[in-house]
Amino acid sequence: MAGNGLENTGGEFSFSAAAAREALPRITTEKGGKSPASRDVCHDDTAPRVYFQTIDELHSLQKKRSAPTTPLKDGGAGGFIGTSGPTTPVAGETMLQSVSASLASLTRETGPKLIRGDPTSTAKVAHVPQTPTSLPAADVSDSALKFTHVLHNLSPAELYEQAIKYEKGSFVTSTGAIATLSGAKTGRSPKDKRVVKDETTASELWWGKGSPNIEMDEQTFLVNRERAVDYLNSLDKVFVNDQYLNWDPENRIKVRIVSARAYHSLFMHNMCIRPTPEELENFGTPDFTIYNAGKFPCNRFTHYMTSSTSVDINLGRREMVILGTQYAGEMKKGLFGVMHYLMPKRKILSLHSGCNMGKDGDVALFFGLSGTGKTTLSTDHNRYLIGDDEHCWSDAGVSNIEGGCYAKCIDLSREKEPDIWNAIKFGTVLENVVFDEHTREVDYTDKSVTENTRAAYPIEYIPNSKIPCVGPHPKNVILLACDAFGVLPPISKLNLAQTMYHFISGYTALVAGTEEGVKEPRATFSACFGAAFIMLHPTKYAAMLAEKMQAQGATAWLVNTGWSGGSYGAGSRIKLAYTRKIIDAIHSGSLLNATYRKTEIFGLEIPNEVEGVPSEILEPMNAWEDKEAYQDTLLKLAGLFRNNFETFTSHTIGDDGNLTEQILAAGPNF
Ligand SMILES: Nc1ncnc2c1ncn2[C@@H]1O[C@H](COP(=O)(O)OP(=O)(O)O)[C@@H](O)[C@H]1O
Ligand SMILES: C=C(OP(=O)(O)O)C(=O)O
Ligand SMILES: [Ca+2]
Ligand SMILES: [Mn+2]
Repeated sequence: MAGNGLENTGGEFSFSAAAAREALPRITTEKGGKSPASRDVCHDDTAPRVYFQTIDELHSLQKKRSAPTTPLKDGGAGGFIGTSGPTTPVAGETMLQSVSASLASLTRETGPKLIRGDPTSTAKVAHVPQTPTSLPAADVSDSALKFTHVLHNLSPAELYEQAIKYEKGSFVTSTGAIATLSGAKTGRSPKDKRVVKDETTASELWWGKGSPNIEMDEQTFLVNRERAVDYLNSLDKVFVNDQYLNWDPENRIKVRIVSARAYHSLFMHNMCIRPTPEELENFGTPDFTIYNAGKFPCNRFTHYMTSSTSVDINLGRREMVILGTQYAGEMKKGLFGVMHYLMPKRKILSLHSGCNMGKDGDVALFFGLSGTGKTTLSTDHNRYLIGDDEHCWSDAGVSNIEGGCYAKCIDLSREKEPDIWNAIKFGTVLENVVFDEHTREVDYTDKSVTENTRAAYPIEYIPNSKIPCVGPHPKNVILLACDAFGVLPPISKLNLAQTMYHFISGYTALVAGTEEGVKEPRATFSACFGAAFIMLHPTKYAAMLAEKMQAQGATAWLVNTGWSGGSYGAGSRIKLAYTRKIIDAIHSGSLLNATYRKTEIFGLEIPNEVEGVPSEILEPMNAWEDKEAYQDTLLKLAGLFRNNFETFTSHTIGDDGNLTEQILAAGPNF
């Protein structure tokens, strides 16, 4: 041991006394105690240092010891793990026991043996003893004997290091964000989403035609759960995030995310609400747990599986399992689905919307399908951002469900979207972007990996975000549609029945991907502007929205952020600057006082003037050169709306039969 002059003193390496004696005497350039002033005269590096004796000690100085994010509760195994691994925020044994219980599988029964911190750490680490420890001999497998390291609520800096060290494709960009690849899947996989149908959910949830809830049975869920948990347990280390959803303190939900990648852990760190050290210490048992084994496929021979990807929600067990996709948005939107189940039970409406608030406390909601402008338009330099994507509307007002934003980056420009641009800095996860290999400058126009490039950042990265992310009742409800047919007016005012009609329809039409030759816009109807995430029948949410809007006297608007002057190919997308002017006029209240005329077929009220917007574009037909083509396209779209609404005509909305009739009459007339 003494051969190299080093010896192990209980996990710490240091020079032995013998080695020090054999070493050459140090050359000294200073003698005795000199005054600080004289030291300034000729400063040289060989001056004796008092702070460290070894390189290891020097390195140990670089990392200042901080209070652990999770203070030690049980005193037990105590202290930080070794200095060569990340300075893991260490929770007490309670946390490890709780995580061990989360990871319990049939091969282990009691859950894995867990160790805090990174497996590369050289320091001796303590583990939590199992309770109970006596497994029946038949159940003992190698898997039951190994340890798993837990990286619990690491900081962004620690997660950067983990990602860069161990996850291929992780790089720091020129602005300090971390670029990462989500793998083969660069978007959500709604066709692979399954929801467990049990006695309760069979009657409570929306099943069948049009529903996003494709059923799976409890047994199959357990098969997938075991596959995911066994995969996670087979790893040297897992990441565990304990966080919150919903800024309304009375309706906050505790979530735990167990994942295999630092990318997933940092993504959720940014997207969920981050607990304070005190909150983390008292976190206790989570209300809902995600097992993200997305690096590992599901077994296609499993009942109900149609591909190697499976995203499974079990509301009874309060668990979600992810297999075969590493796209991080699955976690965020999976939890959103859970909120769409839990919140209505408490008479709280969950909304797929952005939300912001003016200086006078006027709140606006922005509904819309992906790509219609929720994130872009709710991030408004003149207003406080409450959230960009998921909200709750209770009797007390609105609250954001999340702690971060998830912005599209394709063609992002500093000029048009400065706040989002500036949020892409240290801590931000940049998914699937392309950057210069040397300067690490991101090329936001590059679609080589995917068109769905994304940035996930904590909401406080937007300078005028409102923390806590809550606000009073909404004054304006803005329905966004990106109409690539180019026939919907850029702005129209809706009555309540029209609002419900368009909310239930959930229309947008985007241009199909980047495939060559695809010029025809594709209409999408997604109930409540988020059919992929709702759990109950759309009319349940619609009834709640109608009731709340009536009670609060909110005004609703339909804003087309899509094409004008022709469909995709002939016309052009409405300038973001014009849409912003339209939104400004809604917020300021000036649009309420405008004069309106009614459009044919859709019966929408369009203003004659909006400050800062050329009046010619307000009436869509004016902007089209070929009036006949306009009429044909308008009729075509009206037909698509009518077909889509057929499934809803037999439903009553709320207790008010009157409103239901008005809603049915609020669709296109032709
Ligand atoms: N007139 C417009 N209004 C809103 N967004 C626009 C407009 N023109 C172009 N865009 C672009 O469309 C995209 C809207 O996407 P995003 O705000 O992320 O939608 P969502 O959050 O609803 O999914 C952004 O990339 C934005 O820059
Ligand atoms: C993250 C998503 O939201 P959006 O595209 O609306 O921003 C999504 O739908 O997966
Ligand atoms: Ca969305
Ligand atoms: Mn968005």
